[in-house]
Amino acid sequence: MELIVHADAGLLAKAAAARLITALVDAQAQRGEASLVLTGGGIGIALLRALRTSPALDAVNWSKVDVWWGDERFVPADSPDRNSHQAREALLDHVPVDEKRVFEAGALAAAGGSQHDAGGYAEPEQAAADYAAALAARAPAGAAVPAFDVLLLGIGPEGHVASIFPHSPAAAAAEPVVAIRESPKPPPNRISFTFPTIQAARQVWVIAAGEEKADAVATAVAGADAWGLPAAGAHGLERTLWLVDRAAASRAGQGG
Ligand SMILES: O=C(O)[C@H](O)[C@@H](O)[C@H](O)[C@H](O)COP(=O)(O)O
Repeated sequence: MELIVHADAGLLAKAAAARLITALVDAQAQRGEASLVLTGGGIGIALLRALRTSPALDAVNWSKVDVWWGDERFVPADSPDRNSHQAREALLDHVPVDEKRVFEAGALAAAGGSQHDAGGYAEPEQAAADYAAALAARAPAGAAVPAFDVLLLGIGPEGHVASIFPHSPAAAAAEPVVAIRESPKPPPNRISFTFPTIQAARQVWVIAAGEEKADAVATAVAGADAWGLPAAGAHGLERTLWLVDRAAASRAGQGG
């Protein structure tokens, strides 16, 4: 685990964007393609916006990047609350991604159901099962999920990552993707990767800005139990980075 502290949220977003470009370029140099898992949340979307204006943006072959989401809000496809909607607006609509490689989790079918809802789901459990099937279809032989190159995670003030909330069944789940109901953070219904899926990534980067994240950051980097503090279970096969601003880092190293 490496803790990397930037002066403020703006610089954090820019530095993480630069780092992400390098990681994707490296992955494509080695394997010809890359896979990236996005997060929602303020700083996660700020990172994508910073990426979009980065001078080295075109160093990445965007048509050879698989894009996934570590969690998604189970709301209608056109809802601005969807993490994927926000990511498209911030970045994906502005780079030449291959839509066949952009894997959104299923959306809630709009009330009444109509021809506009093609592909919408009535229940988050169905959307979660289909997302798991999409992961399996892109996984190497014998694995349930791909070996993502970089998996990004935001963190909540109480230590949630993706939509794995403290002391919730998702924190102990063995299946790759779960449906969340009654999430403490709105909206209540969500779809989330679980720890086995997160931990299959080569690199996991937790990104956090703001003083309200300082306790969770301090406790997680000191090594906590992931059941009570899901962020402590965020680690990658090769590298785990905590990319934070000074405010979020302000209590780290003070005994958690
Ligand atoms: O769907 C979501 O709400 C996010 O994916 C969530 O996990 C987020 O990343 C954290 O809650 C941090 O969010 P902020 O950066 O907005 O505090």
